[in-house]
Amino acid sequence: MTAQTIDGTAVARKVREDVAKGVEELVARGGTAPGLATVLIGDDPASEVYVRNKRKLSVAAGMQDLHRHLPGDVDQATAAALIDELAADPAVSGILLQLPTPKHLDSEALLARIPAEKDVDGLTTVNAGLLAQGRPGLRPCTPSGVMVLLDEYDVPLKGAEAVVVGRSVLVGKPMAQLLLERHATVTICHSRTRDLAEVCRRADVLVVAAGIPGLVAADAVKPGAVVIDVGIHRTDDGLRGDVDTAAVAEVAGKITPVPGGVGPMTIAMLLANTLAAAKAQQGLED
Ligand SMILES: Nc1nc(=O)c2c([nH]1)NC[C@@H]1CN(c3ccc(C(=O)N[C@@H](CCC(=O)O)C(=O)O)cc3)C=[N+]21
Repeated sequence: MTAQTIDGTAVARKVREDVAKGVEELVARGGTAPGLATVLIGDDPASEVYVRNKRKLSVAAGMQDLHRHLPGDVDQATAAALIDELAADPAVSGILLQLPTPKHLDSEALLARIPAEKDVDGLTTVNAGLLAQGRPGLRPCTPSGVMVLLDEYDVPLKGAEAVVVGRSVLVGKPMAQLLLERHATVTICHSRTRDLAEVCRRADVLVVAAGIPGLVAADAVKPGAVVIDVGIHRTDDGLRGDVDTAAVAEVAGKITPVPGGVGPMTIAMLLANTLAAAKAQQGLED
């Protein structure tokens, strides 16, 4: 028996089509097309690829591309001044500071300058706090995308055992909070968890966001479980995730591939957040 593949590419396309319709509606109602300011500092090749995709897909959804690029040796004050300029610019609906930033910069201090209502990555303390309290706000793109995939594939969450491997601010922590909001019983584990495979085997829904290639093997998966692989690693034989996909697919009920799983959803949810931010700023929420 082999698991059903969760097609993130197809679901992301559908989300982007809905966003494009939403942009058209916003403009038809007298609003302004959302503007997305991606901020790239330096020239890391992987970051350049991601940012190029975000820009291309935002334009395809009818948004304004307000991309800014700073040299890798820029000082903190200059980077901060750019964020402040974007924060004050009414054409900018959303600001995305591509991470990681060069080591000499304090990325947390830069993120802190992004107004919560333009924080389309959901990474500011205000938006993290709103999520922690279960209140509405802009939510991190990758975990939101995972929730859309789970819903799209009718994965029951109420009362289900969910295990999240990883506790990052970007994915693990908000993922656990989103699953809790949907009444799953959530366990968070990580690289220091004693007998990780044993904890993972409890999961009806297993979300792996540890950043360790091939961390989750077949012995960590309950037969029929839904396995979501958030990891993405460039290896000599192409992209792979945190899950040993071929082996786990023999045990799981449903599984996301890498590539073509969670990755495309991250960008789709960024566009959804940018539209929501623009509507809120323009007072044109539905
Ligand atoms: N402020 C910030 N926000 C982010 O959301 C953010 C970031 N910084 N820094 C880097 C990570 C990584 N990330 C991905 C986005 C799309 C794919 C994606 O589309 N992946 C494709 C493959 C694309 C490829 O070929 O690399 C897929 O999995 O099918 C992957 C990873 C967003 N990140």
